[in-house]
Amino acid sequence: MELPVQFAELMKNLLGNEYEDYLASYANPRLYGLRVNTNKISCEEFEKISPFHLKKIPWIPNGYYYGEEESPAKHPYYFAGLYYLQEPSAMTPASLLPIEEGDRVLDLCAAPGGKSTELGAKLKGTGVLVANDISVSRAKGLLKNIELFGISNSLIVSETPEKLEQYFTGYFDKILIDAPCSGEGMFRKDPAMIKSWIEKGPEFYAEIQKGIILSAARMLKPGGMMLFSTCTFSPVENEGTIAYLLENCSGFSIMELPQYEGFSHGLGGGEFEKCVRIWPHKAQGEGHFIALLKKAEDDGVTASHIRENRDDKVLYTETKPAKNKKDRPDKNQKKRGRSVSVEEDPDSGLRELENFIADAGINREGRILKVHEGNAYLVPEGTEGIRGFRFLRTGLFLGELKKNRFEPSQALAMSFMKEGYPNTVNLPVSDQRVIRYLKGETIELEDITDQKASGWRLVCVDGYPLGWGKLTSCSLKNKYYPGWRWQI
Ligand SMILES: C[S@@+](CC[C@H](N)C(=O)[O-])C[C@H]1O[C@@H](n2cnc3c(N)ncnc32)[C@H](O)[C@@H]1O
Repeated sequence: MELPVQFAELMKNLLGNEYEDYLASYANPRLYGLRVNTNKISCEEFEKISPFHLKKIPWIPNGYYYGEEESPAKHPYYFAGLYYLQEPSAMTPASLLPIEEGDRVLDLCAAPGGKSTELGAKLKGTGVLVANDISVSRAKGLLKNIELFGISNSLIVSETPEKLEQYFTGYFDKILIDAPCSGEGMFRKDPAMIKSWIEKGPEFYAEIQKGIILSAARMLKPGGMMLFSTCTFSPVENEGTIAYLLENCSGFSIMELPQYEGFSHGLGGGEFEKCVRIWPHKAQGEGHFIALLKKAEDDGVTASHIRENRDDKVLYTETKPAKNKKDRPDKNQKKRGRSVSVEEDPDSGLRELENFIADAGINREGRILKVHEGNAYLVPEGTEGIRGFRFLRTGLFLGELKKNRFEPSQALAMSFMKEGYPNTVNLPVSDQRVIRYLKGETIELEDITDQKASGWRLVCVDGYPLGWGKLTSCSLKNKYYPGWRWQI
C-alpha cells in the first residue's frame, strides 16, 4: 500500500524503531469482527447456533473474529439482528464505556451505529439512548441498525452538537464521542481514506473535534462519564483534543482504562498514559484511540449553565422536560401535524392498536403511547416533550393506523425477544422458506398444523424474530419491510 509521504514521516517520528513493524502489519490479512447482540441472544447460545468459525476477541466480551471466506452479512441470523459486523478495535469504545441500566446515554457521532447498537444493547430497554449524527443520509443507516437490533428506547436525531446542547445541557449520564477523524487506522480497510487524508489531514479534524468535545462536555451531568475515540493515530487529533478539553473545562479528569494484552498507553506521559492506543502492529485490530473522562460532581460550570438556560429560555429542566416545554410555541407543529392521545380518536384503528398491545403483552412501563399523523410510537418517558430537532425516530415505532386497522411495523417485530410474542411462525434456519420470506415472497404453511386462525404472525428463524406476515388459509402474506429485503 502506498502511504502519503507526509503521513509516513509523521509515523516515523511517532513510532521510532517500531515504524518498520507498523509498516509490516499492512501485509497481514485484514481482520473481520462480529459482535453479538446480547439484547437478543447470549454469547453461549450464539456459539451453539453459529455456523461461522469464531475466535474470541480477547478484550471484547461479546466480540469474535471470523474468517475472510465467510459471509455473515448473508445469513438469516444477520436479518434477525443477532450480531453486528465491525472491525475488532472499533468494538472497544462502546465496550469500555460503563453503561448502567436506566442511564441517559448520548452517542453524538453515531452513524452507522457500530457503537450505538452496543450501547443500546447494554441498556436492555431501560433509560434512553439518543443517537445523533450530523449527516441525515448516514443517520438513516443508523436508524436501520438500531431497529434491526431491536432497540426500542432510542431517539434518532440529526443535529449539530451545538443545537443539541441548547436542550440537553447537563442531561446525560454517559456520552460517547466517536469523533470524525483523519482515519489513519482505516487505510487498509478503506484505501479511499488515504485520498481524504491528503486533502484534509489531521489538523482539519482536530478543529472539528474541539468544538464537538466542548459541546459534549456541557451535555454531561456532573458525575457523568464521557468516552472519546477515533480510528486515527495522530496525537493532535487524540491526546491533543483531550488536552484541549482539560484546558477549557476544569471539572474533567482522565480515567484509568483496563490495559489488555496488546493495548498501549496514550502518548505524552502523565495523565495521558491512562488513555488506550490500539496499534495494528501490537494488537489484532486496525487501530484506535480511546480516552474515558469523568466530570466532577461539582464542576461549578454545568449547574450555572443549566440555570442560565432555565432563566433565559426554559429549554430544559432535570426532572420533567415535557411539563416545562408544554406552553412553548412550537414552530414546527403545523408542518408535523397534531399528536393525539388514544382517548381523543377512538375510530382510527386505535382500539385495534390497544388490543394488539394488550395481546402481545408489550411492556409500556416508562413509555408513553403517542399517535402522530397515523403513526403510533412508544416514546421513552421524559422525552415526549422534546421539540425542534430533526428527528428520524422518537422511541419505538409501533406501526400505522389505517382506517380501522393497525399495521404493526418492522421495528416492532424486531423489538420482541425470542418467544416474546404469542402468534409466531417459527422456521428452522435450514428451511428454504426463511430466505423466500426475506425476499418478500408469500409462503405456504400447509405442513405447519397449528397455523389455522387467520391474522398477524411474527415470522421467526430458530425462534428469533424476522418480521410480520398475515395468515389466511395456510398462506402467509408477506409483510417484511420492503426496504430491508434480501437482495443477495
Ligand atoms: C467515525 S464516524 C462514526 C462511526 C460510528 N460511531 C460507528 O461506530 O458506526 C464519525 C461520524 O461523525 C459524523 N460527524 C461529523 N461531524 C459531526 C459533528 N459536528 N457532529 C456530529 N456528528 C458529526 C459523521 O457524519 C460520521 O458519521
